[in-house]
Amino acid sequence: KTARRQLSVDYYAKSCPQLEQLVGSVTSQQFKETPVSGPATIRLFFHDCFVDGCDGSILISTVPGSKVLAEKDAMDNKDLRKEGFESITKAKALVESKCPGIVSCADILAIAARDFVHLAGGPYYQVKKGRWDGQLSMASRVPSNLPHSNYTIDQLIKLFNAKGLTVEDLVVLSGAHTIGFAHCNQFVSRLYDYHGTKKPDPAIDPRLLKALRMSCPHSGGNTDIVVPFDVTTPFVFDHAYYANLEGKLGLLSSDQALFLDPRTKSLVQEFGKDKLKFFQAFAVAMDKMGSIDF
Ligand code: HEM
Ligand SMILES: [Ca+2]
Ligand SMILES: [Ca+2]
Repeated sequence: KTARRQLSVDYYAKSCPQLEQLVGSVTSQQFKETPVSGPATIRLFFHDCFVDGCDGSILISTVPGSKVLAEKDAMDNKDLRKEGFESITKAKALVESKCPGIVSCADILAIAARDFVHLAGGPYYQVKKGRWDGQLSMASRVPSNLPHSNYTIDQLIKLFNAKGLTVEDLVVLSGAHTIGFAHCNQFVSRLYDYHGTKKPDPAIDPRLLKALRMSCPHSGGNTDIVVPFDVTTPFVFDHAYYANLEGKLGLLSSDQALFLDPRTKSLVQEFGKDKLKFFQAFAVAMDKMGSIDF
């Protein structure tokens, strides 16, 4: 790819002035009909930006018959919900009908992610545009570029730093887990056999542990079951995620770790206390994540 491109809020001001309204009509409709489109699309944006920058590479399908799998067919992306892809496909179709050949899918994804944050009760912020859609999408690029639910704080900080993101960005962006759901396999080891101890993770509230064990048996459970990240307000974009971490109500090991490590604990406490501070920081961090370009 070429040198860093300059993104700007008014990139399409002349070529497609109604862009944000067009995308907004689709996102608000989707949010009404299928609220999980929100978390699905926000996660899609994250998974696009972390793998070779925000270039829409997550949206490309594997060429039928090809041995080279596209990103979306990588193991780490198998559980991205179809509703996220559908939102972008619908928005792209509407935008193409009014502004043919002008707007990148990567920009539409950035705008849609912002819309869904706002629709769920989160902050509204300006989205810079001007991303170009990439042509390359390889599943082999995915594992080393996305964090896993059992990552340590060291591993998380290292990965985020490699993307130009700070420790604070890590804590702020993890706050996206204030909405959405995860499958049992992402945290089941915490419930029964934490690090080979044959005991649960001591950093889980006993009542949450009991509830999670009911949804997620040790083995043989339904692999389609999902549970909310935020036990208090799973559909509302608020700062409850952070207070939950203080109360040992984090779902993934990587969530709870933010409250256990001295480098991130005080940030969790600050955002748990101050919703406005979280919202402002989230808007800034999404802009930074949306500018990753390699
Ligand atoms: C910090 C490291 C992170 C890890 C280890 C992580 C891991 C995960 C995992 C394992 C899931 C559940 C997938 C499933 O079982 O279906 C998930 C869901 C989700 N993640 Fe993250 N994530 C991280 C950061 C982020 C960031 C930075 C964002 C966005 C800014 C984000 C947004 C989401 C959303 C919205 C969902 C819910 C998706 C849905 O319900 O469809 N995550 N994440
Ligand atoms: Ca990408
Ligand atoms: Ca919430």
